[in-house]
Amino acid sequence: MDGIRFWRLFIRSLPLQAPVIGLLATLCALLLHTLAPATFAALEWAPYDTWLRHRLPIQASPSLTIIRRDPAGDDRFGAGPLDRMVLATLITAAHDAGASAIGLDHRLDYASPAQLDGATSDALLLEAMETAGPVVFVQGLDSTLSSEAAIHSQVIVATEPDHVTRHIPLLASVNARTLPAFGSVLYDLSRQKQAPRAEALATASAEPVLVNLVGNGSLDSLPTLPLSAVWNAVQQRDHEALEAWFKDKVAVILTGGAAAQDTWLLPTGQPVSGTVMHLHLLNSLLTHQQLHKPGAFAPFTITLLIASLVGWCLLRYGGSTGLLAAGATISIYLVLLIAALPLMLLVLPTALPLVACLFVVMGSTAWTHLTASQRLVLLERDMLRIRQDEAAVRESLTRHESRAEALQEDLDTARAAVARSAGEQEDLSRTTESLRADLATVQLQEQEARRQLEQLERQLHGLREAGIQAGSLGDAELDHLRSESRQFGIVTQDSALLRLFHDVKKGSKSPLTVLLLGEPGTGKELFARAVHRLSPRAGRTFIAVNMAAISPELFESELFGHTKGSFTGATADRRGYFELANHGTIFLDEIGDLRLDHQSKLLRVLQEKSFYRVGATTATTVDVRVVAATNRDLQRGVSEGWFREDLYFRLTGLIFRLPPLRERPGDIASLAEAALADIARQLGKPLPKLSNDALRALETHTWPGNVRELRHTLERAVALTDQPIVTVPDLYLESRGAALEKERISLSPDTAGDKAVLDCLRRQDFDMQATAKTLGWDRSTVTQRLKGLCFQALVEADGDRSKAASSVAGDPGQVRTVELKLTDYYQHLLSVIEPCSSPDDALIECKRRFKNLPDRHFQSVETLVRRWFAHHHRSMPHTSV
Ligand SMILES: Nc1ncnc2c1ncn2[C@@H]1O[C@H](COP(=O)(O)OP(=O)(O)OP(=O)(O)O)[C@@H](O)[C@H]1O
Repeated sequence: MDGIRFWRLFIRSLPLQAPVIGLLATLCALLLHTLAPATFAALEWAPYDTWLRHRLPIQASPSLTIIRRDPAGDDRFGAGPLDRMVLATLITAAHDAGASAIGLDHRLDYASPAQLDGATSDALLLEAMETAGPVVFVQGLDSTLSSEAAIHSQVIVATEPDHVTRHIPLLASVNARTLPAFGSVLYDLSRQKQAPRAEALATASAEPVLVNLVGNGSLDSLPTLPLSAVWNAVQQRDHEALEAWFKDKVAVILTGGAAAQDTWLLPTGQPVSGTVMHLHLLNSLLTHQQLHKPGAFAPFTITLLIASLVGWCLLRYGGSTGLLAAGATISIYLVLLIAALPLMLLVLPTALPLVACLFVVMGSTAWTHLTASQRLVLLERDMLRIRQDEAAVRESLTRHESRAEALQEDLDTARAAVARSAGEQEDLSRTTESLRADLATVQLQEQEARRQLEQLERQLHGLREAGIQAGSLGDAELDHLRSESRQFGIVTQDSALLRLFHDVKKGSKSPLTVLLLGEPGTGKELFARAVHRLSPRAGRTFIAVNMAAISPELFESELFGHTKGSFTGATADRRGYFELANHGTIFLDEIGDLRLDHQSKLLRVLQEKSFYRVGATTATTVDVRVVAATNRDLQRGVSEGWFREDLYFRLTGLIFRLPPLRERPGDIASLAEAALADIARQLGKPLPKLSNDALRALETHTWPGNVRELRHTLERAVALTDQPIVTVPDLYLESRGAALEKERISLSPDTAGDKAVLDCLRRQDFDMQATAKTLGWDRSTVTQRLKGLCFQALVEADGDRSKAASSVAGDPGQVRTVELKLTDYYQHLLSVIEPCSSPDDALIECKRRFKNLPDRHFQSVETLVRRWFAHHHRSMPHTSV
């Protein structure tokens, strides 16, 4: 149960769905990362690589001096390994000249051979190290020349799965010992001028660092000195030159030793040795140009955040707007990512977020598809709840309104009666004021309910627009749908209606019950037939039943059939509509007009798929697809109690709301054209044309009867004209505004008949204010007329309030409102007559109190008064009149 509740909450809540979709997409992207690491690496580093290749070159550090071997030096010392005596001389010279740190790509794990002065040169090197130390060497832990003054380091680089080298591990394990990076240890030395402890470095950073390259990353991009030049300066004791080269600088002596053999490919396409990579690292440290990456969990967190945001955009806005919003989010991130490189030297993750976003797009589309119908049902429930709240608010509003009106009346009478004391009057007006305040509060509540309702409707509309089939349809698909819908007699250019047809096509394949909602003449039956023809039941029967047209007595017999002799007139067994539609589709039109007792019978068939023919003792089972339609607001019916909630939910397997013609004026031209062709064919007349003005008039007319009314207008025009062109006068259109104006002018309170006032009240849903406005009367005049009508109906219904209310309301949807008003009017009447001792006294009092009630209605008041006294007498025999 909790699971279901959570699921409902989840499916309703975007802030919950978006992170879950984001998380799943991130996990999928991570999985893909492990499956295709090379592709990921190429994508991940694309912005960084491109930036390295195309940015303005960065400066090499003036605090770095690199001595490299040159041909002149090789002529002098030979091209092979250098005599350690030479290295010792260079180290001493650099140290004497004030070098802040000295490093060599030289290994100490072998003893000098005899041809390179053997032990003598080794001893000289050791001595130089002791004097200048510490000196950084590469690897060679089991060094033959062990010295406290030697720091062992590594020139290892890390290679990505795309075989490009971008990182250097600051610590790496060599022969089971953790060694610091050559570049970083030299930098630390230069800063501290003392040997950093390896342990301290081990905790300092285990993450490989990204290297910022000078130029293309080759050795030539860094400042180097030829070995021969330095040697000459040493020999000539050129202290000035030596100080210029080494004072407060990091001196690196490249011996071309063992570390220089392996080469690695840089993002710039340049192959380099590990030592050169480490020199670029050293340079970026010295120039404070090192690159940063967010922490280990940052790619995951950033990806989750962006994927969730993109998911939210897609789910919130849906369709092309959602895609645009998602695209904008991704673009903003890309701009940030690109700007972060030069501005902050920060490398943000690329591949994971982008791939996750791709998964989010696919995932949200699938999610929207899978849950659209469920979300619709939940939204319907939400709307229903809101409607119920609204009904409650409306009810209390009606109560307060009537009460306030009654009090106003009492107040008027009280004012007129001199006998009344001033205190009472004050009391009365205080009550009225407080009721007015209540009324204002209730009206505010109603406004709020309406706002919520509108919001939900907008959500629902948005969901339908973009959600059901997720995303907009392309022009080609719309064209295809346009011609396909024509085959079902549906003429439309409107993309919303075409999308709806698209959904109907999809929904038709399922066995779900379909509910078609829409104003009269919007094509509900047309769509119901399309549902049948598009379904797997197309070859079977389609039975259309107008529920409003079936007489209540024959309801069961018509729908479920009867057996011979089950009632008078049942001369033979007869199959009902449900049986006739077996294996096919039954279309229950005007389902909103079904009486409550018939609703329960229908519900049973929908639930059990079986029924009893009238007079039968065994049940008949059928397999029928139900399509229902109504132009009434069933949700309101549920909240007001005239439509069963369980039946409502049975019917709402799939709901389609057909838009009225006023929401798609673009359809009028093509509908008119199709209707004219049809009418001309039926009447055997040549095809008439519409004048431009006539078309404009049709397009600006409000069509309460929608397509049916449009068709009738054209039928009448074609029948009455012999001209090949239909003009504006042929259409006999009357604008709605003009009709209302006419009504307003013709209805004055003195002359207007009750029927006309009642019609207007019904049209305005018994909203006194709106009716008064339409009629141009004041509100209390309308109230008096309704009061009179209610009293009259009460008399005719023999005091049965429900019956009286339903005869005044006309529309079952208004019965509740009328009943509330009627009850109030009657209660008020009773409060007037109860203190009176005789009917005649009561009538005199009523005359005084209801002086604005039309005279003809006073007869009803009299009847009610006399009936009440008659009843009162019978039930209270001791009271004498
Ligand atoms: N999109 C459309 N294209 C062509 N004709 C249409 C369209 N919509 C409605 N019509 C025509 O309008 C008329 C009324 O349509 P239909 O009976 O399907 O409406 P309805 O919504 O079921 O009306 P009601 O609620 O009054 O039963 C029919 O003649 C139908 O062919």
